[in-house]
Amino acid sequence: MTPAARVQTAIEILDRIRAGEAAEKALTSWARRARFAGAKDRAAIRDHVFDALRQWRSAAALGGGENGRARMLGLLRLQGADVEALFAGQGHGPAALGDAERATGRLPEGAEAWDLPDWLADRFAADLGSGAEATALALRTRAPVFVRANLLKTTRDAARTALEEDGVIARPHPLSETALEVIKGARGLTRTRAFDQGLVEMQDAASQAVSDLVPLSGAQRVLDYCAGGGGKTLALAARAPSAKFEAHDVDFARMADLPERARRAGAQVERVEAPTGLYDVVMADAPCSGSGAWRRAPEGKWRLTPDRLDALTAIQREILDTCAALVAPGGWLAYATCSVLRAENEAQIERFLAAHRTWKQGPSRRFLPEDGGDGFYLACLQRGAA
Ligand SMILES: C[S@@+](CC[C@H](N)C(=O)[O-])C[C@H]1O[C@@H](n2cnc3c(N)ncnc32)[C@H](O)[C@@H]1O
Repeated sequence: MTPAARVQTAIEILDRIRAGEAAEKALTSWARRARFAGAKDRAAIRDHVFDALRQWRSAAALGGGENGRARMLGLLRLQGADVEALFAGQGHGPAALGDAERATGRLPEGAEAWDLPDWLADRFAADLGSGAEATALALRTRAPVFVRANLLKTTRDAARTALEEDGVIARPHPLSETALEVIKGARGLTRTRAFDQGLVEMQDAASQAVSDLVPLSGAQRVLDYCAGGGGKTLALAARAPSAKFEAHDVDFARMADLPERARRAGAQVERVEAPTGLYDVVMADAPCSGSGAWRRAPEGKWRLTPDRLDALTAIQREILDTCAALVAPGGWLAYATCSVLRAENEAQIERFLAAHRTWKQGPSRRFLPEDGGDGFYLACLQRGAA
């Protein structure tokens, strides 16, 4: 496909997304019909679509309209591309630009320039103060690719060398002693020996840093209560090989890949439908708005509503209270979200501590996307000894 044909395809996919279709579904259904498209075409179109979703409002302002064509025009202007060459009416590319389109478009202002809905821009300003703009702007960019060196099997340096043998270049990242940022060859990562043999796992650097802070020393029984695909479970298991790890999720099917991932990583993890007894450490990586990870999943910015956020905070409260009852005296509850919003983070912990007077707050930290990894929040809470 020519660069212009890729742009036209992105325009059509953006129109489907605008009509309500999920981005992944719109991309997959196009890819199924487009047998002629090669891997590079698919990757380039995906990049256009996700860039446009990250910069949805500013692209519309600069392109002078709300539809896919205007947004791609605005996005390409933002990126400094040669729009006359791409919108030239050639082959399968977009129709040639008209004079009105050439004249249209303006610089985005306020919440448009932050690429957030108005209500969320207000929340960012209230919750993040003078840092709000930097966080909003960081969320408009592509996320780096990170892996975690699996200390059960290797060191960070050896993992880096193994990746390099297969053409994947990575460098240490300061957020965690296990984090490697992939700077070349990311698309081939899962075909490397390092991945196949479990020397590395895909995991965001801040997610690794969160796992590093969970107090595990002396822990015998550890429960990951919201395990999902098991990213946190495996990172914790690599730090405490002698502890017994159990993984739970309200949706058991979400843990479908966990046994295979654990086998590759050389970790022992048991999946449990219903946690029983008391644990030394309970990790609650709660469902959240995902606002810290909107570089990876930018649709979330536009789909989140105040009502949905309220529903999420209610679920988080319930999870915190359920998990508290599973922690042994003197043990820890590690509450995490990949959100930067106060309602899901600090406000939850303030409420919890007010309601659970014998608990104390231990290691806690907020990570922001401008630190390099996703935005995350962690609060470790210790139950009073019996
Ligand atoms: C942020 S994701 C977990 C990501 C995972 N820990 C990782 O690091 O890969 C949150 C998970 O919580 C699960 N969940 C949602 N509500 C829950 C509940 N009430 N109890 C337990 N798990 C829940 C979801 O199914 C989802 O898999």
